[in-house]
Amino acid sequence: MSSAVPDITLNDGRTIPQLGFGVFQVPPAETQKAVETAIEIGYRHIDTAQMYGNEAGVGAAVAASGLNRDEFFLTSKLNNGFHLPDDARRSFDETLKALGTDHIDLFLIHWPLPGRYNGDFVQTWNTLEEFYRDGRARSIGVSNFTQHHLGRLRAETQVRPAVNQIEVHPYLTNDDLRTYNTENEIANEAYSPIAQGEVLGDPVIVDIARQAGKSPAQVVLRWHIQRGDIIFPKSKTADRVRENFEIFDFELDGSAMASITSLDRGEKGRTGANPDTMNWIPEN
Ligand SMILES: NC(=O)C1=CN([C@@H]2O[C@H](COP(=O)(O)OP(=O)(O)OC[C@H]3O[C@@H](n4cnc5c(N)ncnc54)[C@H](OP(=O)(O)O)[C@@H]3O)[C@@H](O)[C@H]2O)C=CC1
Ligand SMILES: O=C(O)C(=O)[C@@H](O)[C@H](O)C(=O)CO
Repeated sequence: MSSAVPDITLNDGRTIPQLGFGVFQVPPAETQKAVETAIEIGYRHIDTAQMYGNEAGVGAAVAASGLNRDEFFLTSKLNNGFHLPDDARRSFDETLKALGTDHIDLFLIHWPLPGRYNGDFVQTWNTLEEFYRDGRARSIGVSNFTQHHLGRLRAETQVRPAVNQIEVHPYLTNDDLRTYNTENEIANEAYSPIAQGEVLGDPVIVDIARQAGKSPAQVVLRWHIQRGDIIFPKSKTADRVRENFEIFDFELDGSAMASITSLDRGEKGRTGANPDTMNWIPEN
């Protein structure tokens, strides 16, 4: 694991680099090069998903690095059409094959399905528990789960989710759900950490960045780090990938942290779907 990036210890005793590299919306043909660039810069934690269609590019970059597999922390996510047990088992095998590995460090349920879809997410979680118990998934977790989904897992299943990967950024601080996760010893993974670029022009963030001598993206990513969340910003632009990695040589004071947190817009700030109100499932 990279020495520059702090590790977070999960509730199952495993550790995860607090900063990683995300590949949502990186075309499959561009993924190997993008991940190779990230690895050369120092990233060792890669966040992908069956939905992204680019797991093979991630695997190829890891293989091409010449580094030991255990240097890396690889995450993928079960796609929405594979929630039934046999579908989940088959797609999990395909994920390991695409990544070129006999185990994955973290495997998530990508979205809880609305009731009208096949498969109840508790049954799907039971299948992920199989992957955890046989060691092919070192840690398992969820994504886009809210309090009532997590309450059912807590009441009806054995293995606690190690993480809940949710949308978090200055326009959607998601602090109620983050607090619920923390109180239940579930680590917060903050996706779309810079709201896909939407927050970078905010005058408050621009001013803090100017005072700090850093970029708006670095300030926002540092805000996440100091809140204790795990992040994996995505960029196809090499200079930005490096910029996003260089966030451990400065600190935001309490006033700057509070000013950024106060930018929260609640639901109006969300860039993705709201798991509690969606009546559709994001497809590939
Ligand atoms: N579980 C889930 O449902 C979800 C998970 N995720 C995960 O979270 C990761 C990150 O979130 P994502 O939604 O990709 O968006 P991010 O918040 O990481 O923003 C990515 C966008 O910001 C731009 N960008 C990146 N760095 C900079 C920078 N330093 N300065 C200016 N612009 C920059 C990128 O442009 P460019 O690439 O052109 O450089 C890209 O358009 C995903 O890749 C995925 O792994 C994301 C969404 C949902
Ligand atoms: O939620 C959305 O609207 C999105 O497009 C993304 O969150 C996508 O569905 C996804 O889950 C990426 O991981």
